[in-house]
Parts: sequence; structure tokens; C-alpha cells
Amino acid sequence: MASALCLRLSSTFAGGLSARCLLNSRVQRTQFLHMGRTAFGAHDAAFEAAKERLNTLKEEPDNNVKLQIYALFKQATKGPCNTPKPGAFDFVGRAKWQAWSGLGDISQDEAQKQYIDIINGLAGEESPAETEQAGEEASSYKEIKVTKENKVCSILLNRPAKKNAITWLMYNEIVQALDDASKDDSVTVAVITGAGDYYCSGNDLGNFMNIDPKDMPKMARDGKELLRRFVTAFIDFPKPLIGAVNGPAVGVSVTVLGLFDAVYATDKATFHTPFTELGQSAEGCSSYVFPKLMGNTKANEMLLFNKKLTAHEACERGLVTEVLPHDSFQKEVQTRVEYVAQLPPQSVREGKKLVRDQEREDLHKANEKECEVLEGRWLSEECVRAIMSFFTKKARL
Ligand SMILES: CCCCCC/C=C/C(=O)SCCNC(=O)CCNC(=O)[C@H](O)C(C)(C)COP(=O)(O)OP(=O)(O)OC[C@H]1O[C@@H](n2cnc3c(N)ncnc32)[C@H](O)[C@@H]1OP(=O)(O)O
Repeated sequence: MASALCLRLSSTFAGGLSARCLLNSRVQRTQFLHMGRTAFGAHDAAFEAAKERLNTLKEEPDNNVKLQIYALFKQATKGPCNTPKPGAFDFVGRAKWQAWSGLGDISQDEAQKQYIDIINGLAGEESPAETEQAGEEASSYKEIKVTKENKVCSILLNRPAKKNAITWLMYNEIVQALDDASKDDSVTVAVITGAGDYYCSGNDLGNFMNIDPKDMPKMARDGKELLRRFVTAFIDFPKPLIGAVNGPAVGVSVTVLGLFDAVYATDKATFHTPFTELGQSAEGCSSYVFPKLMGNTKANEMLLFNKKLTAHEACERGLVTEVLPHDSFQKEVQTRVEYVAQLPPQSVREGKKLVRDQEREDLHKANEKECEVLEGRWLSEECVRAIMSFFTKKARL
């Protein structure tokens, strides 16, 4: 069943990405060019250029961006959606249909313009202007930004347009940044925070898209291994690790906070672990840490029954150290981090090790177990349906 429900938004599906496939006969190409001259509108040359540009992108866009591109391509070349809605189990067909019909009756000219804007935006992101500043690492990180200054390593989750959802690349980059900070003698403390209005919206649900049904078990195995490595990096990080939760936090970004040494939250932050709504299960050692922090019933309220906590509630439950006013958040956090940064580093490390060693083994066991259970969840119909609902915009938190 899992494979039958599996999602596949391949590159041959995404509008302009598939321009060659969509127009793969000479007759079609001739019709297309003819339409281009007569029916499309003011942006024909730029539209053609954008199609070409899309084919040269080094990285495939996210699946929901692909859906948008697909829909705009159809609208630009065919006009408003005029095909019947695909059947209930044709998830991909329905997602495509919904994206196209969601454009309503915007003109072909307007669709062309939006298509061009999206692709130019994507191409621009791949060759960003040089923005290196003092203290910023000349690094290859793409989805996080790492700065080191005055003994503090700051790791910024940097996908604000996607609420800092964590892609597979981003998991790897965070592991890399933590590993680097743990080995760098100039760093005595690390801080994680988010760009934009969110701290982090958790796992990027697109991580589970674009998978051929036959590759689902491998995807689940790889996901399990990546998650295990990711959480291990938090369990074993040897220096003080501080969370600066600048806005709402969701999923795995909440659970791993239980492995931080201090968590400061703005009064606008919320904490939400909607695992069962997503057909998934607890991770980040939360099945072990949350009951210890807040007791079983309060932990269940979050991990099983999806209760979203305010910053003050999270503080009462021991997940947050201190709630700070939103307007002075950065400054207040900085004061606290600077204080920790100048403490004798070996003394702090030894102290942290003493505390962590009390439960290190249990944490690793909890991590292993949680990853195993999740591997099975990702292959379940419940999980696949929940993710599909998100991308067809039927269900958002
Ligand atoms: C190796 C794998 C390890 C997996 C570990 C297991 C981890 C589990 C979890 O973390 S479970 C939690 C997963 N997260 C969610 O379910 C959150 C989903 N997002 C939402 O419900 C909403 O986006 C929101 C409440 C976070 C914010 O809502 P709103 O303010 O209305 O903004 P938008 O919904 O318009 O979002 C803007 C933009 O961001 C995209 N986006 C946001 N969150 C995610 C996400 N988690 N995955 C993928 N994309 C996300 C959203 O699609 C919008 O994109 P668009 O503008 O439409 O292109």
C-alpha cells in the first residue's frame, strides 16, 4: 500500500522543467511556437529564455515550487485548467490539477510573467551577490549561515521563505557546523537561531516527495540514518549549546531543544510537535527527555495529542530557560551568550560532561529506538496521506 500511495513529483512533471518532455514531438513544438506568436502575450521571448534557464538550474526546486512552475506553464500555454479532476488515489495528478486550477482565470500573459519571475528568482538565488561580512565564515553552507565572533559560533537556520524547514541538506549542514564548532578552539559556545519570523517549521515535508515507489524503503532507511546522526550531534556536542528561539518552532526543531543547555524564547515563540497529526512519531530523544522534564501526562499532551505551547507554557514545563520580550530579544540573548562565552571553557565543558554522562547512554538508546519506529511510520499510509494533504494545502497546522 505504501508504495501505491508513494509521491512522485519528478522533474519531468514540473512545467518548464519538463518543457522538452511536454513538447517532445515536432508537431507539438510547431503548435507551441505558433501559439507563442499568437496567443501568449507580451513576454514570449522572456518566457522562452526562462524555460531555457530552468533547464540549466544546478539544483532542482522544491516540489511545491515545481508545482507552481508546472501550473503557471500550463496556464501560460493552455489557459485556465479545463481537464477533469483526477481520481482520489492519483495523488500526484490531483496535486498538479489543484495547482493549475488554483490559478483560476488569470490571463496567459500574467501566467507567463509569474513563470518568468519565479525562474529568474531561482536562478538569482544560485548566484547570490557576495555578502560576506566580518566574522562570517567563507564557507560552502547553503541553507544555514555560520558566523564566529568573540568565541561564539552562531548557526542561523536560513530558509526564511520556507519558515526554515529543514531539508536533507540542512540536516547535514547543521551536523557539519556542530562538528566544526566542537573542534574549533576559538569557539567556547554555540547558538542556534532562525532567520525571519519563524525559528523553524521542522522537517521539510518535501524531503518525502520525489520518491519513486520502489525507492521508498531506501528513502526511509536513509532518513533514519540521517536523523540518527543529526540527533547524535546534539547529544554529544561537548560545549554549551544555546537555543535562541526567535519565533514559532515545530517538530524536530522543538524536540532537540531538550538536548540544549539553555533555551531562550521570545514571547512570540510557540512550541508544537504535531507528530500524530502527521502519522509520524516522536524523535530528538523527546520520548525520553520530555517525560523527565514535564512528567508523562504533559509530555503526552505534546507528543501524542499535539498541544501547541506558548513560550510561557514551555518555560513552566522546563523546555525553555527564560522567556524574553520580543522587542529586545536579540540584545537580551546576546548578553547571556557573552557571559557564557567568557567563562573558563574547560571548566564549563567538564561540568557539561558530568551532567550529560548521567544519561548519555539512555539518550543514544532513545535515539536509536525512535529512529527505528519512524522508519516504519514513513512507509505508512497514514504518514503519506498527511504529507500529501500539506502539499495540496488541505491541511496546515
Ligand atoms: C531526515 C528526516 C528526518 C525527519 C525527522 C522527523 C521530523 C518531524 C517533524 O519535524 S514534524 C513537523 C513537520 N512540519 C510541519 O508539519 C509544518 C508544516 N508547515 C505548516 O503547517 C505551515 O507552513 C506553518 C504553520 C509552519 C506556517 O504557516 P503559514 O504562516 O501560513 O506559512 P505557509 O504555510 O504559507 O509557509 C510558507 C512557505 O513555507 C513552506 N513550508 C513551511 N513549513 C514547511 C515544511 N515543514 N516543509 C515544507 N515546506 C514548508 C510552505 O509550503 C510555504 O511555501 P510556499 O510559499 O507555498 O512555496
